[in-house]
Amino acid sequence: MVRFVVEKPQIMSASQNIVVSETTMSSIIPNNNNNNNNSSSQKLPPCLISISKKKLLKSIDIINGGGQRINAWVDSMRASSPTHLKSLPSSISTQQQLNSWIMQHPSALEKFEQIMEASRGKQIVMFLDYDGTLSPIVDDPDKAFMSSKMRRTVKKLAKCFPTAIVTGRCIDKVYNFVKLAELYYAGSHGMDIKGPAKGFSRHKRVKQSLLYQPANDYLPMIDEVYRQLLEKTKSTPGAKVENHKFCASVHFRCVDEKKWSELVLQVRSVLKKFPTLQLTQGRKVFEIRPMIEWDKGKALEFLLESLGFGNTNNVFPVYIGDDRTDEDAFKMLRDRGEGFGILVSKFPKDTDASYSLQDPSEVMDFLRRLVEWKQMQPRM
Ligand SMILES: O=P(O)(O)OC[C@H]1O[C@H](O[C@H]2O[C@H](CO)[C@@H](O)[C@H](O)[C@H]2O)[C@H](O)[C@@H](O)[C@@H]1O
Repeated sequence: MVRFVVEKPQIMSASQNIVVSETTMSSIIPNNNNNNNNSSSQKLPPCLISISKKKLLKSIDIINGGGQRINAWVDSMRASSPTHLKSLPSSISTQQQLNSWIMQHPSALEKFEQIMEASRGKQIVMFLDYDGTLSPIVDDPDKAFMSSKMRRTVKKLAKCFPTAIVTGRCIDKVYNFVKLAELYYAGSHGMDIKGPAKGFSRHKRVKQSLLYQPANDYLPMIDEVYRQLLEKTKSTPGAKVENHKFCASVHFRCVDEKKWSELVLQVRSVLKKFPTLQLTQGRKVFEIRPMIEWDKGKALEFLLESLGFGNTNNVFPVYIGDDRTDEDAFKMLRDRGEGFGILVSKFPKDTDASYSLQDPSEVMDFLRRLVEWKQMQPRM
């Protein structure tokens, strides 16, 4: 996953922090030991270096102005949701390379039997991303509806296997689209985890009213950054800011490419004031979230533990997702050596997923086959 930590200038090594002598400046670049300090009167711990205001301003100029860095951002924005093979960097645009990528990440539909064989004797647990996985990508995030057929399929799936939606959206928004009370939900990139609604849980091992919110302290900060981002980007036509409770998004899918660098500057100028937030990039969207050790991979692990599969090797988790933030979950599965990830993409992408599906309609076919397969299994 491409991860930009905007407030740390590249000229520094990752382990260094800058402490400056003005409060306003120290809020721009974090001192992780004490983010709100007025450091002029403080003795610096040995791991910190001090820097003159002049030097600091130069660093900030590099972050802000450096045309090259802005160009790198714009390139990365362009690559964040390719629509044609030819829009990919030339190094991966040839048919030959596409073929070789498919060899490495074969279609989960074509390899269905092989996958089922690997799951033999284990409990399958399903993890599904929402946008681009259960619903097609559309220009307006408020209109990313999932089809009734897909909803029926997911409903049947949840009767067969414990099933969770893992999404960058907040739970309320994704629930308005999915409308299935029997599912587990991990919203805000996994920072808001809820079990099935009361009376809908099929899994006796999970304690009732499962709820986990590791970024609770950030609620007021997210509200504030959302408000400032809304205000700052309102001059950029097409920009859309969303509040997802524990994180926020700034969409640029409908922003004219000529305005992208302007949008980058606007977003960064707001984020400089929030050193404990980080910026990652999804499909034509900037995602702003707390800088905590938590992501979709951690959420997957937490849910497996809550389901009673923490210390067992008889579980077979399957995670289906299309975006960069889903890579944390793919990697988690690789590291655990359990189950596998399926990347939803028509284009070759660097991924830790083992298999691929082209689009949400293929995802639906795969889920249907899983349901049919389960219904054919002898009852234990
Ligand atoms: O983790 P996800 O469920 O994939 O959520 C990630 C982002 O999804 C939404 O944006 C994406 O879908 C939109 C509707 O199709 C599309 O317009 C946008 O370009 C995509 O990035 C959601 O609106 C974002 O807030 C999430 O961060």
